[in-house]
Amino acid sequence: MSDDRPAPVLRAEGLVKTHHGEGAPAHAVRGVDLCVRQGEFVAITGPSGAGKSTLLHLLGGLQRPDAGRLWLDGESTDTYGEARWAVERRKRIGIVFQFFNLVSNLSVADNVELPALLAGTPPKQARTEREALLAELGLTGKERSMPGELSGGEQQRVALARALVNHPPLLLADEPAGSLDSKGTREVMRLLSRFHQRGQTIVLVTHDARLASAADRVISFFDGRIADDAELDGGSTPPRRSGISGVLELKD
Ligand SMILES: Nc1ncnc2c1ncn2[C@@H]1O[C@H](COP(=O)(O)OP(=O)(O)OP(=O)(O)O)[C@@H](O)[C@H]1O
Repeated sequence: MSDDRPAPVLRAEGLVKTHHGEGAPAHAVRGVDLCVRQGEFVAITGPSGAGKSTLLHLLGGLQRPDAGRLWLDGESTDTYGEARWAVERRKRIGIVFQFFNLVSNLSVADNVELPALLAGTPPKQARTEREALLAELGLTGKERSMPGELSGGEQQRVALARALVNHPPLLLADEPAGSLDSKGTREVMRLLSRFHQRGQTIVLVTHDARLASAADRVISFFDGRIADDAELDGGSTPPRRSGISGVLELKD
């Protein structure tokens, strides 16, 4: 039977990750199978400690699984070491974090251009890409500012520009509004939705149901496992199948 669904950008099978810290081992991810197709906007939501961030780190190659396999654009990552992951991530995966992770002693312009230059983009083209993204994100005029001179919302928009400068097929976002006020949160939601509408594949980790409701598929993560996986109709109506009770309730 033919499959005319969009191609998988990301596929995971049997991912397992246990953290060994000071106390008892934390079984953060206990066996996850996941397929994210081109153009999907997937929110992974669930309570604190459920393992959402660990899962996102595994999907982005920032941590290695203890077991399981991961494919990017159909290509197995089994043989990737740190250096190869860094190269592949630069091309294929943009990542935004809760606390922005901008390079504090580089200007806004340099923060955004750096990944493009590292990926081998000619400087002139990197500048053009940077100018277009900063304009799109309402940051024209801030090029020479240092990250510490910007508001949290502005810093997150710079981080978004940096994540997208190489046109990665996949954008991973780990609590991107977690340190923003309600205005910044609305702005991040609006931007994620806009990029999604233009075809960007997005995987968003959030405990914020309002952010999750911008997605078209919501995965409820609980105790290291996928508890529910529901398509949303247009991103604004309730899921066809209910998730963990309360996860999708919208709060003011
Ligand atoms: N580097 C680490 N070392 C030891 N334990 C860790 C580490 N990272 C995460 N954990 C533990 O793994 C479990 C899952 O953590 P994780 O951050 O993935 O959950 P989460 O759902 O993202 O939580 P939150 O919403 O609070 O960020 C927790 O028990 C956490 O304490």
